[in-house]
Amino acid sequence: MRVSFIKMHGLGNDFVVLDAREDALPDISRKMAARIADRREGIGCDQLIVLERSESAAFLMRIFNADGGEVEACGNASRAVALLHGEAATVETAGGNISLEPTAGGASVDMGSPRFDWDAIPLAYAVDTAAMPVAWEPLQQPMAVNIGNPHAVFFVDDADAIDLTALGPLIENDPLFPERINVNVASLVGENHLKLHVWERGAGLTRACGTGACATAVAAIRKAVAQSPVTVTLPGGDLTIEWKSGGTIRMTGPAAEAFRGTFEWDDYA
Ligand SMILES: N[C@H](CCC[C@H](N)C(=O)O)C(=O)O
Repeated sequence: MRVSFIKMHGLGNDFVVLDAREDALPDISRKMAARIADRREGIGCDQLIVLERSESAAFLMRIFNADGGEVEACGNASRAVALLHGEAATVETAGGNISLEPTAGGASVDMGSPRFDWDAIPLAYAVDTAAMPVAWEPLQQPMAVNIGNPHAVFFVDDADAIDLTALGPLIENDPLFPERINVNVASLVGENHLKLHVWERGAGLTRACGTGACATAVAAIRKAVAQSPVTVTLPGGDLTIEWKSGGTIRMTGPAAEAFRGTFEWDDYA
């Protein structure tokens, strides 16, 4: 069976998008998602995104990391899907409903409300999620935030100086995080302006992480080192994050379609 896909990205965080809203596809195994995402023998992407019919929203957006794991949220992909869909819509995800609004060259997405309780992150035991008493030197005292998916946010003097390739997998897979975790390392580089590098759960270092930018901006506002709206500069470019305590998070930024293609389903199943 030949299947069409759309290759898209948000600030270089890239996706293979399968639009199964009209014609349903057979279910996708973890192994198949990883094979599609493989940059050497597959099509190659950070996340595989599958759009399906939904009973409770305009459609369902399923998110598979490059390791094949299905997860709850993907900010950059939400903007790419908004661009593809072409009109405002409420979309179901495993992390809750989000609201998409296409803009010129990208989208603005309401990502819902952040959660801070230790068991909502989730963590393996109760700690103060505003400043967790843990360290992976030189990183220490992260804030934990759930944006539909789990994030640890570390603030340092110079985010560029941290060896995230070495530290990322250690933190991602630490037993403190029963569902693993996305690892964010940020520096304040100007008024309400953060620089951010992200080691993504199930995908590793990416050019950008939308939910990571949301988690980091929320953490900076909670720590009163920044005020909304916050500009987050990632290796792939800038996102604008708006949030006030008690409210939902709005993320605005670019998205783009790269190319379209087809593949033989059975080659990856
Ligand atoms: N690696 C993330 C999913 C993708 C998040 C990222 N690509 C984004 O734009 O938010 C996780 O396992 O929760």
